[in-house]
Amino acid sequence: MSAFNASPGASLDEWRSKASFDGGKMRAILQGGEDKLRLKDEYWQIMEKDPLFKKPNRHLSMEESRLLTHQRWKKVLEYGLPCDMYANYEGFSAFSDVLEEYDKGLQARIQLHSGVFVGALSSMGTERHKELIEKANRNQIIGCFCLTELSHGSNTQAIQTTATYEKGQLVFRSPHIGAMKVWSGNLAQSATHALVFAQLYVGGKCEGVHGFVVQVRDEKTHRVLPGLRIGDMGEKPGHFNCIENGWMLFEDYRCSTDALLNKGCDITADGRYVHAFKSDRDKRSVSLGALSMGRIGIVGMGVNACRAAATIGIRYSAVRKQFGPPDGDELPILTYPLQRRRLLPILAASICMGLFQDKMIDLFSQYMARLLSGEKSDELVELSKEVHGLSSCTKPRATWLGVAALAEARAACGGHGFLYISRLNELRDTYDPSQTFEGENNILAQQASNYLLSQKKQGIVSSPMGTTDFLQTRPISFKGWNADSLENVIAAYEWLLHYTLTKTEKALEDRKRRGDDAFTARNETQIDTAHPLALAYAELTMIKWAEEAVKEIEDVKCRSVLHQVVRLFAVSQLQPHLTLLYIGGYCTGPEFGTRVKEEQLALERSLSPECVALVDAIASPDFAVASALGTSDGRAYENMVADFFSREVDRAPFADDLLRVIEANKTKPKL
Ligand SMILES: Cc1cc2nc3c(=O)[nH]c(=O)nc-3n(C[C@H](O)[C@H](O)[C@H](O)COP(=O)(O)OP(=O)(O)OC[C@H]3O[C@@H](n4cnc5c(N)ncnc54)[C@H](O)[C@@H]3O)c2cc1C
Repeated sequence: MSAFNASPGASLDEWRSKASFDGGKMRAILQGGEDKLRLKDEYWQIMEKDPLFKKPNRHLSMEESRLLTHQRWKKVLEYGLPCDMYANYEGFSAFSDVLEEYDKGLQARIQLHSGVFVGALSSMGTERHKELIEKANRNQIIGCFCLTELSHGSNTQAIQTTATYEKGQLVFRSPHIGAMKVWSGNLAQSATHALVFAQLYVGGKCEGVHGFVVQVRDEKTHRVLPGLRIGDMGEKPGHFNCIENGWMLFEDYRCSTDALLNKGCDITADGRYVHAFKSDRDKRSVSLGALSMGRIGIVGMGVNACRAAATIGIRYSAVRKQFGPPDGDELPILTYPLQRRRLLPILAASICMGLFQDKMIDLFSQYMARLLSGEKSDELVELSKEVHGLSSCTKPRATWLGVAALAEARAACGGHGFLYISRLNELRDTYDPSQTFEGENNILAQQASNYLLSQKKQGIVSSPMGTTDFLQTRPISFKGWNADSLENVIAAYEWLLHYTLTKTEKALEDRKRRGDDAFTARNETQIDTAHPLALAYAELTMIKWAEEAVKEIEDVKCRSVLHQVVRLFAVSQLQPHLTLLYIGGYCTGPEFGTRVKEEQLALERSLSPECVALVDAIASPDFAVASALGTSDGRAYENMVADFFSREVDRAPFADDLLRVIEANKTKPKL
């Protein structure tokens, strides 16, 4: 047995000893500050002690995973863990992070109710909906969000469900199967109430898409109410299998006009539609801003996907050895530049996007407070547009990076990465739909470029959060490499933003001059310029905000390492834009491209001794990561073997039948 105790892997502690910074200080910085970290650790400990939160080492059936999620949700309520954003914002924010890192399915189960349903009710409803919000906050009702329909997802303004004002009531109808509400999480089995979007008809006139809150199940029997049909959408990969995504049909479902979420609009007692906004555009932009909340949260999914990929990929690569110099020992695969190229940019992305998101959430909370107070200033309208524009490109950027990171980490872990117990494929499946929900990524990116185009057209060169201030700068092409690589990257991005913005604007004008309508012109100008414009806007803002956050760090050693991390994120994000920078004439000759590539290689080399300790600072506890390859003790081999030993096989359950076939084959004549 003693030979079994000798680990074939390298030591994670040896890697840790190479780091130049204090791990505790770094962890507090990267986990949202000491106060938030204290709360997170408190919640982690509660969950870790409870066997219900131990993750099974096998795929669960849909029924099993739903039951487990339901039981875990009940436990969360029993423990009084903070799910009400407005009652305890700090606790809610820390617990949301914990849930997000622990299990996306459980997080979605809770967030769809507490965040999306209650959030939309609070921002779009009024005094009339206060009692319902209080009930929701006490979990006396369970909410879901029904916007998407069978035949309309991205084109939300074209949804077909109707809510018609008839004899003092609202009557909901699904005029055809295309109008069936689909994908609504929590709807199929748990929800008692739904936030429904429908075309409002008053006096025979369509007033456009409005939000409504409707009861869908009886509060005592939990049966579906008359006038509604509800069902399940079936199996899905990853943690979302535990979410009951449902469908719903309205068959003359009647309810009171109180269902209308009437912030800024209403139906009067004598049956007239009224609204108080200066213009339809302003009305839309305020409600759009409120709906940005989900998208900003989803940036966090990209962050967590990158964190999980970096944690599992880097810890395993630090332990796993293959090959070595002719006369020496085998080396940990993390020492190979090719392997570092796969994983260190992911680590840098997780850290920088995390720092960006911390600031975004802070600013968004201030924005929401102003929105909820009923403010209707011009500046708030501008801020709504900026929040919408920025969340519309950072959500795609973060989620694309996150899903790609998990696929890369899986391959970077070789064959063992493919085991269920590595969790990497399950995580990839889990984060996969983040590219689609709360706005499909390609569609959202268009909204970000539209925002920038409209700012430029109106001559607005600065914005409330400062993200469009690059419009004040004069684009200057590359004149020579500065000592600080970040200055080079920022200058290149600012040039690229001007270039892609001007190109898109010109391409649109050219197309319109040649007779294209606005719709066609917009579609035909997406690929080469508008899409990179949106991505560059997201990346530059992430880089700048991450650098600003790092500059404020007091601890010199942590700050110094994180400065390098921001630079690695910056150069690795810029690399895919090199072609456009050369095509557009920002640079000619090899210098710029070569320096960007050299800089990335050098940063990956210098961050190599820091990376295991950096992973410790961002990683969730072992019971939450639950990856045999990614535990903090570096015992990847022992973890795998423990799982293999639990599956020792003597005789197959189908052995009798197998023997019968073998016997029969023995007596079969040769062909
Ligand atoms: C796991 C999961 C959970 C969900 N939860 C909810 C929920 O709780 N409530 C809810 O209401 N919805 C929910 N959704 C639905 C989700 O919001 C929609 O799937 C999403 O908005 C995209 O819509 P769609 O699926 O209809 O895609 P489509 O709009 O049909 O898009 C399909 C493809 O066409 C492309 N495309 C469409 N138009 C254009 C164009 N003009 N230019 C270029 N490309 C275009 C898109 O980019 C995309 O690649 C959920 C979805 C998933 C997967």
